[in-house]
Amino acid sequence: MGISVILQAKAGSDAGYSDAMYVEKGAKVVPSRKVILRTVNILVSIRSGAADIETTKRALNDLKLGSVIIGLMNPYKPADVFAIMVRKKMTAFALELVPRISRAQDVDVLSSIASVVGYKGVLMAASLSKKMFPMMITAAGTVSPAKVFVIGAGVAGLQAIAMAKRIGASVSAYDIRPEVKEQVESLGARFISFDLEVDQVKGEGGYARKMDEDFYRKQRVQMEHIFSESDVVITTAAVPGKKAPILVSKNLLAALKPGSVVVDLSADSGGNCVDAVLGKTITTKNGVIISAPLNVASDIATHASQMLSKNLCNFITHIIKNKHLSLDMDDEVIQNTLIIHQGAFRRNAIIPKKDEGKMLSAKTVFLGFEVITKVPTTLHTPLMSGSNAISGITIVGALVAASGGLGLKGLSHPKTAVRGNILGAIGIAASATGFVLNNLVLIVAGSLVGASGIILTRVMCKAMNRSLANVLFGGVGAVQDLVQDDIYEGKIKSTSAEEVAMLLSTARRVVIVPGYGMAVAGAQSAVRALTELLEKNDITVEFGIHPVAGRMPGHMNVLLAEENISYEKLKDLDQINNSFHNTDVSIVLGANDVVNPLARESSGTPVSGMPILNVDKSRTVIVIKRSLSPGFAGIPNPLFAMENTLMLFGDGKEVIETLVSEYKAL
Ligand SMILES: NC(=O)C1=CN([C@@H]2O[C@H](COP(=O)(O)OP(=O)(O)OC[C@H]3O[C@@H](n4cnc5c(N)ncnc54)[C@H](OP(=O)(O)O)[C@@H]3O)[C@@H](O)[C@H]2O)C=CC1
Ligand SMILES: NC(=O)c1ccc[n+]([C@@H]2O[C@H](COP(=O)([O-])OP(=O)(O)OC[C@H]3O[C@@H](n4cnc5c(N)ncnc54)[C@H](O)[C@@H]3O)[C@@H](O)[C@H]2O)c1
Repeated sequence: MGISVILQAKAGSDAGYSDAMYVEKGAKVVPSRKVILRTVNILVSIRSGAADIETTKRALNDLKLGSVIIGLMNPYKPADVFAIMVRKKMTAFALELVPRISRAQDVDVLSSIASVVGYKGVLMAASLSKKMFPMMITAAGTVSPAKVFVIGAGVAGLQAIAMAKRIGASVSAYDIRPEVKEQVESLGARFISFDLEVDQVKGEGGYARKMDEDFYRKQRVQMEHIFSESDVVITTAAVPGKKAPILVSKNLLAALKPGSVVVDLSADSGGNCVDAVLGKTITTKNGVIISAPLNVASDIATHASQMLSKNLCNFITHIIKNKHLSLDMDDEVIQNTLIIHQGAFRRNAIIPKKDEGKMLSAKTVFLGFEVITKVPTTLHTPLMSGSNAISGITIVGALVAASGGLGLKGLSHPKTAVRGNILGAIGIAASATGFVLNNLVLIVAGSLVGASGIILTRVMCKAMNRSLANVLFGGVGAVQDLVQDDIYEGKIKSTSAEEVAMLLSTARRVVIVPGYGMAVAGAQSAVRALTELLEKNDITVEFGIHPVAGRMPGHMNVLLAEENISYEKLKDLDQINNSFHNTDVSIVLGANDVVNPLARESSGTPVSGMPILNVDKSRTVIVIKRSLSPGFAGIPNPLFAMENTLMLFGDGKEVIETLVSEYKAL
């Protein structure tokens, strides 16, 4: 990118990255923080919240006029210190405001942090617990598995569920958002439902909304039973911009057995447990151990830094073109995160309503921010691997344009951007005509000859126990707004397990691309059986794992690892994308957004610009899913209508099991 990187000496040492490692990658290491601040054009930081106000003010004063600042800004907490940013005509991006859309996941630092926190929270709980997590039948008696209850199943909660399951616990979970039930179950845990009115729980951006005290009281009452059974409670419940709700009351603590453990992973936003002492581990009179760790990600500093630095690099790539800051004001990511632009406060930043007027009139519109003081280890220096001389950006470091200064370009005329405009032009086929169910595909040495079939009739809908509308639209709101289009019409070719088995028997290389649907179906053990069968017949099998497949980072990895599918077979985007043209059959199992060519070929959709697994380059693509419903992004997928694609409709697990039988029967 032609950017030079400066970082403070020893910035990465606590995270396992020495100064020499940065120098080797082409960065400049400077001992004096002041010198760095006075030199740089862009300052990349990480955390706010626990800001040391005076040091922050000093640091901001040291920065040049018009500097750009990128990091977690705590935009929900205005503070007078930030008036300095306005006065100095700075530009600030708050990364907690990254929209939760598929294409923005590569800059989503909250997801990265939550993943690390969920993982580590379970290890903390296990080490505090007086019980072992897995079941053991031993000569000294049977040790029952620890019962872990996770409250809040967003990214951190899902990761905690996966981790607790991995070390053998019996796991239940609860979340206020009803759609999370499927996600929890996709990890093999039990979802606990309560009798609560949940119509209003979902706020903007997929986040939970703040509920009134009466709602929380009802929640607490209904949780008593599950608490009395639990050995470990892990809480991750949060509402953006608000103090975390108190969900673990004194009554609930009293319901826990002595020796039980509560790990409150919402401590950074005030805590979910009434008696938690933030940053400490205590034991109650009842003998319940409560831990409320702060900045948990810093305990896993090496990997946390690696993930965060990748997010930051991606963000920088997004905003700098030809060494200049170049902002696409139509881009939802920029619209959301840009809270101060050349000293002007932008109204789209989330700030408490009560402070808005005050801040605007006083021109001290500001958002919590911590510069490089007291940098927690998480924020320390990431060192990116990769081929570029400088492929990593130190979080404590900063960037300087190589050619002496970054101009500010493309900022002046923000247009109104409406996310999803393009969707209006896409649509999906709303009529059943052309939806071909059975085809008479002839499969000859991996290539398709002809495709015709019968039109989808009510028979199919009946068989699936779903209405036609439900089959086509899958109940995902966004798609229902789309106008009818010709993406699918007359182009969908359906196949059968028998045909796919024949196709596989002629293949030499097969790539399996799992997605959220594999997890929902619990198809992973069937996938292992299929893999073994194919390999026994000298067919090479690899897995293409997209970084955002599923509903939490690493979702596919967890499930495939449970089945002992070797890590060597799991390939990321970079490792596998060049090999699809040499692939006879790609099996897309319950994946949708991560293989959607609209990501490459369109703009304005939630996936546009997101790298995908290029399965469409394979000789034949088999897509296994239950219907033509969209995935998380809510948009149609032209892959399903491509010439080399065959749809194998059905539940992922059942379909793969049938495929195994058909293959054996050949
Ligand atoms: N990884 C992460 O950290 C997070 C990811 N996300 C988002 O989730 C998406 C993940 O992409 P991807 O993994 O492709 O998943 P998608 O959500 O795009 O698609 C999943 C597909 O699975 C199918 N499916 C569901 N149940 C079954 C079943 N029982 N058997 C067979 N198929 C089934 C569905 O179709 P049908 O109903 O027709 O069967 C659906 O189209 C991305 O948009 C990502 O941004 C969101 C939050 C976090
Ligand atoms: N597409 C994407 O790219 C992407 C990436 C990451 C997250 N997301 C979505 O963002 C949303 C927020 O996820 P998050 O992990 O950042 O959430 P979060 O950290 O804000 O909250 C954690 C969880 O606490 C839950 N919660 C809040 N109040 C609760 C209560 N009273 N009782 C029980 N649970 C309660 C929330 O529903 C949430 O699941 C989710 O919809 C998630 O799927 C999308």
